[in-house]
Amino acid sequence: MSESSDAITGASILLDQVTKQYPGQAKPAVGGLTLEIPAGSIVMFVGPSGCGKTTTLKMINRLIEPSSGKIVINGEDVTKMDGDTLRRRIGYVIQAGGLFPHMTVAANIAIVPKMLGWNKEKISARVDELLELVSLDPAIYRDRYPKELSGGQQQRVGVARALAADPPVLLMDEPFGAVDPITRQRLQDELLNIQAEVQKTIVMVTHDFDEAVKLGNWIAVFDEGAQLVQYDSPERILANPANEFVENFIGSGAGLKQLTLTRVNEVDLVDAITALPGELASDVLSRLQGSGQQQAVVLDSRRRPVRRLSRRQLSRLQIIDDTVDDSMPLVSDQSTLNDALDTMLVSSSETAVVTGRRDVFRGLINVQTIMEAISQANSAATADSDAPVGLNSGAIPALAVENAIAADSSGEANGQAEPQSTGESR
Ligand SMILES: Nc1ncnc2c1ncn2[C@@H]1O[C@H](COP(=O)(O)OP(=O)(O)OP(=O)(O)O)[C@@H](O)[C@H]1O
Repeated sequence: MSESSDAITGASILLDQVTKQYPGQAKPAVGGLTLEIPAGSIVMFVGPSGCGKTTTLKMINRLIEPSSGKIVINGEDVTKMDGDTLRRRIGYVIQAGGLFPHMTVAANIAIVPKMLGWNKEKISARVDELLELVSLDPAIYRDRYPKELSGGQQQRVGVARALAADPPVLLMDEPFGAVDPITRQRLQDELLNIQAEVQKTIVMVTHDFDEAVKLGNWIAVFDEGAQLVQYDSPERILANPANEFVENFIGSGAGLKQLTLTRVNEVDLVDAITALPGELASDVLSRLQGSGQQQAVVLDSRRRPVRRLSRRQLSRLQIIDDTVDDSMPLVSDQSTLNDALDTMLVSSSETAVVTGRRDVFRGLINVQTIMEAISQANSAATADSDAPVGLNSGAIPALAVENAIAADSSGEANGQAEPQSTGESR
């Protein structure tokens, strides 16, 4: 077993030709869907309202029973397993956390461990550990009631509760739908940090395509009847939408959405002429003229950028002073290209100054670099031939089942594997 597979505690999931026909409905809500969800990955379900996302999600933990087809988790067919036993092995998070209002935070988190018969000490230690994991101080929050928490805090407790018994699978139904955009962004970042630690298999329903791009290793785009229109990486869906339906769903600015996928430290920065306070402005100006650049970056004694000086400004100065310009466009090398572009737009500047650890100057990023990153992402995504196969063909379920079982029995986690998918629309 490789080192990376040791870290993955998530389980692979396979929906094998799954259908849900609600009584009295003319068409199935989910029609013949085959979907492989690799262990340790985050898979996002998106699609128009009523297309069957929630029905599909709830069939994984059998809150909704499939009319036909199989659910296979880590190679084990769980379609006929006792539903309550199954659900104790699968964490479930809904909008606003779904906490019991008359129970404290600790009691809410302890529900499944209690059902599993853990002793008090183990439960109490686990509650504290989970509160730390979701960035809530146990001393402050364990004895509070849900109404004494903000929406974002309730949602964090909901995630802690779902993770309580360390389930290999986490199902999340629009978990961040009820919070404001800033809290939402913070919760998304936290989920990514938590996932880096716990490496569960996470399946999430969302209405927000940007959320799908940000969080998903894979995105499943559904149409009515849970017909799978495209199942691929965010990069490839953005670069290569399968058809007009997906294009419309992505909405305008697919190129801009790609910018959330890349961080400033992943692109080539432009070197800059730097200057220190006390230097002769004429010396800096001659270096700048030789470089073909427009501005020099003034650093402080710890090499942190403090201002920029144009040729004209330099020509009026004798000595570089230590004036600080608070409005200089600054980005961290951890920022996304989207953040960098925002910073440039807000300051009406075609370049931003990039800092690394301890705010030390790293270089410049300009609009040109960002545009090149978009076209590189496009060609990289297009050139990659390992795309998931079999959209809506219904032709490969046997292969997908074999792969899922083979991967589990050999002990290999397939977090890096391409998901395979087919969906039949009725
Ligand atoms: N209990 C039920 N009985 C009958 N029909 C149902 C039931 N639950 C859902 N449906 C129907 O099945 C279809 C799929 O519903 P589902 O909730 O899975 O869609 P969804 O994609 O999650 O929608 P949304 O994005 O609006 O939450 C819809 O047409 C819905 O009306």
